[in-house]
This record gives sequence, C-alpha cells and structure tokens, in this order.
Amino acid sequence: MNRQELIQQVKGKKNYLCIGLDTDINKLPKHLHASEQAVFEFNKAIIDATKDFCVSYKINTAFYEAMGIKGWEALEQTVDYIPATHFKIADAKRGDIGNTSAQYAKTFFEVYNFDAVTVAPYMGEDSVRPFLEYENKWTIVLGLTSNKGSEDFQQLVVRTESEEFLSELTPGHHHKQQYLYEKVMQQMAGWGTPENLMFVVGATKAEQLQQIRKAYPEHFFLVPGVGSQGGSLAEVSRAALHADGGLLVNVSRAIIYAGTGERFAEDAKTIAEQYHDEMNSLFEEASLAS
Ligand SMILES: O=c1ccn([C@@H]2O[C@H](COP(=O)(O)O)[C@@H](O)[C@H]2O)c(=O)[nH]1
Repeated sequence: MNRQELIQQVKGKKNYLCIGLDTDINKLPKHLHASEQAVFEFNKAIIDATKDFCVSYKINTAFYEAMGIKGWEALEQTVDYIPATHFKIADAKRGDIGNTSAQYAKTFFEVYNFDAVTVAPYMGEDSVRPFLEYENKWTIVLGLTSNKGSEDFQQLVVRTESEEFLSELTPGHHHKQQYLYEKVMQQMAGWGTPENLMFVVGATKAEQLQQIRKAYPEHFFLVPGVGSQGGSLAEVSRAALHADGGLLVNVSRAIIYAGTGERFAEDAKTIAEQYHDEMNSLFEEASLAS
C-alpha cells in the first residue's frame, strides 16, 4: 500500500487505529483450546469483528515465533486473511548486516505479504537499506519507544550545541541538547522518505511527540502504548495528528483481550468502536485546526 492509499483509508474512515494481534496461546478463551488452529481462529474472529473500526493490523511476530512451525502457519493464515484495504504491519524489529537484512525483507515483503516491517536501526545504514529498496513497502524504524528502557540508550545526550546550530540540523528542535533518538531519526530521514519510512514513537512519550512532529511534519508515526501501557489517545493525537492523519495508533491487549469468554470478539468490537468514535472526534478537531 502506498502513501496515498494509506492516507485515503485514514481520511475516508477518520480513523487511525491499528489493532495489534499479539495473540498469546495461553490467553485464548477456553472454548478455542481444543482447536488445531486456535490462534488463527481467534485472529479471524477478531478481524471479522473489528475491521470496520480500524485501518491497520499489526502482527507482533514474537507471539507466533514462540510457537514454532505452528506459529508461522498461524501468522501466514492471519496475514492472508486481513482485508487488502487494511495496512499490514509485521512488528518484527529486525536489522542485521546487509545480506541478512535482505533475507528479513524478503521474508516479510515477499514470502508474507506485509506492507510494513518494524526495524531496529542500531546496526546502521546497511542494515536498514535492504528494507527501503522495496517499492510500495514501508520500513518502520524504532525512534523513541514506549518502554522505560528507552531512557537507557535512546534518551542519552549525544551532543550539546548552540541553539542556532541544532535548529539548522534538526528543523523544529529548539533545545540545546540532542538525544540519540533524535540523531537516529535525523539520519534515517535522509535514507528514506515519507513515502517509505515511518517512525515508532511511544504513546507514553506524548510530550516529545510534539517536538518530533515539528521536526517531521510529513512522516507517518506508528504509536504503540495506548491502552495497557497507559498512553492517552487524546494527548498523542493533539500532539501529532494532522489533516492527512500521519498517525497509526496501535492498541493490542486492551482490544483483543477485552473479553475472555465465548463473546470475546464482540467485546473486542465494543472497545475498537469506542476508539473509532474517539478518533473520529479527534480527527475533526485536527482538520479544523489545520
Ligand atoms: O515502543 C514500542 C514499540 C513496540 N511496541 C509493541 O506494540 C504493542 C503494544 O501492545 P499493548 O498491548 O497495546 O501494550 C506490542 O506488540 C509491543 O511489542 C511497544 O509497545 N512499544
């Protein structure tokens, strides 16, 4: 899916919800336990119930890889089942030396038909390039993540310079320090474009998100951390939503595990619809403001 098609989906539905299929075999409702294809059946029911209330699904590969071959089968069945209208993200957080990254890119873009894959940029340019080479596919690079550990490396000060010098380097930044995540995003923005590159910015970092949006007005951001991690949809949206959307806000556990019984899919639908309604209002607000 290209940028224009993604924007059309978001604007058409006034919705930027990405539902995370972090499907844990140990958390499935009891009545599915006997099924050979329990994970796919769970995902299928969630997708059927929620597809009108979101524009994207994110499959976190960890939950599938942990099941071995059966997990990969469930992943393939799920990605094939997601409607073509929805943006499909493999949250795999890959990145390695060039020839290995090329195999990761082939896995998620050719073997499995994902639109996007998350990439950890720590190994630098040659580790990211193979993903960026695919037309109409997206590389979603970790920028400032939602977890506490983002303080360990991402928020280290890498440079202290004069205000003028830094605002030239990173337009929109007017503070004297540059953090590692800013440096990474600045460099990454030069390797890709808003047509093929997104950044992950955690919903728990709404304050920094405002600065990041100023620096990158065109890029889409994938924003996880609303729901179970306590991030606020309203704060995130007011910090970074614009008339073309520019955001995909991910919610995983708070939607897919909204219910635990036989009506789990209906319960998920209820919560997804609540996010959809809130996004509709926030979208109106952002459109009026721009
Ligand atoms: O900074 C990050 C990057 C990725 N994630 C992933 O997003 C979902 C969040 O799940 P919730 O259940 O909605 O908390 C999950 O797959 C994480 O691995 C993130 O949380 N933060």
